[in-house]
Amino acid sequence: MSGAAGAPRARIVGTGLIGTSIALALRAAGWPVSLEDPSPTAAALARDLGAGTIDELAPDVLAPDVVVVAAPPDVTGAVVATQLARWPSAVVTDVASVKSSVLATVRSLGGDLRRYVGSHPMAGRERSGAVAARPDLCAGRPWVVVPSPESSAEAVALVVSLARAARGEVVTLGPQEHDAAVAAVSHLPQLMATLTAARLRHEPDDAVALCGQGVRDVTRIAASDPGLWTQILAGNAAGVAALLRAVRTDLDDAVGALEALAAGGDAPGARAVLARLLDDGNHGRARVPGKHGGAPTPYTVVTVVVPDEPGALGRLFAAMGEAGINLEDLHLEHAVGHPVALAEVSVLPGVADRLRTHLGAGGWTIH
Ligand SMILES: NC(=O)C1=CN([C@@H]2O[C@H](COP(=O)(O)OP(=O)(O)OC[C@H]3O[C@@H](n4cnc5c(N)ncnc54)[C@H](O)[C@@H]3O)[C@@H](O)[C@H]2O)C=CC1
Ligand SMILES: O=C(O)C(=O)Cc1ccc(O)cc1
Repeated sequence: MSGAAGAPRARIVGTGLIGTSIALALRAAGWPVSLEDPSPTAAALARDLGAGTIDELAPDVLAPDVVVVAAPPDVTGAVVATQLARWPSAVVTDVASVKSSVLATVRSLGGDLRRYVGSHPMAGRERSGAVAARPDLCAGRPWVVVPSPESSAEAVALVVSLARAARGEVVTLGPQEHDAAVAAVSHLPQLMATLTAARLRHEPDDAVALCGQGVRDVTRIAASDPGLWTQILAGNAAGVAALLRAVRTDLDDAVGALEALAAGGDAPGARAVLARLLDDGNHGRARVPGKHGGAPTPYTVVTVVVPDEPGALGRLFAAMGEAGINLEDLHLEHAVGHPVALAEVSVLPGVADRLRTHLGAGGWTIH
């Protein structure tokens, strides 16, 4: 059964951050969307945000073509099995951050695996719930489609069109390949951010006041929900543990080199160890894709002093617009005890000099 314009009818089960974001994107693409959540408040909030309808009165009319389970990872397999049984003609997908353990649960519960295709939009935020949802959350981000050996071609095609309707960039992987990849690009980074941020707990206020953009970048995802992440790490335990063991080897090398230097004397070899670790980091960082998953784009950062007053940032953007220069990225630094902010404006390298000249002529202070 399809919506009025022929778009498939989707049902979102779990209307938190990811479920509601997908629902909003599908609505924007013209898909009819119904909503379900064991928390009536969560479902009503998603409905009030325009994510779809809540209607249990006529399930035959509302039978979905595709069900998206966006529930916490530890219940996802069981919810997928329930939805497969409840909607015998629907394809069911889920968006949990781990895939092998979900498939194993659906299999053990006897779910119809021909109609189940796992998926994982590689997009999210460090906040939970529908209130943090965004219709463009998945736009331009990888969306991993994870068929099982039993998944039918029709089921895979429907999940691919759902991911594309939500503006994701489809990548197809097997469950083990997926879990190994996200251990490295998502789960280990989450743990390292968490461990780094945890070191700040007992620092004096004066020390924490010195935090700059580096520590903000490295710790942003340390604000993520501990309940969700305990489930994600537990669901990918072997892969994450193997990577952490490799990190422990590097940590031991760094500690050894630093202790040798701290002991005084020449500490032969210690600097080479540190340099090797830092160089390895440069090489790893160089592999991180840029915006929209393309090759990393080397932007030039122009630092502009902006008065800390209403409208100042708007004037800066207008000045860039006059010069016909696109803003690629922006970081704001607030200097402690000063009524100004530093706007770190990223632009394409070819226009950076022109931007400096234009802003300088307009009275802006550039660093
Ligand atoms: N947070 C993130 O950045 C990302 C999360 N994911 C995955 O998306 C899924 C949902 O995560 P979020 O939206 O962040 O969590 P959330 O906490 O914002 O939302 C989860 C929703 O599931 C509902 N729920 C709880 N038990 C349920 C059940 N038995 N059946 C149906 N719904 C149930 C909750 O009431 C809540 O509304 C998780 O499996 C997570 O691994 C995937 C990509 C990114
Ligand atoms: O906030 C970010 O940068 C993320 O990468 C969020 C995220 C969290 C969990 C996932 O399974 C996928 C993506």
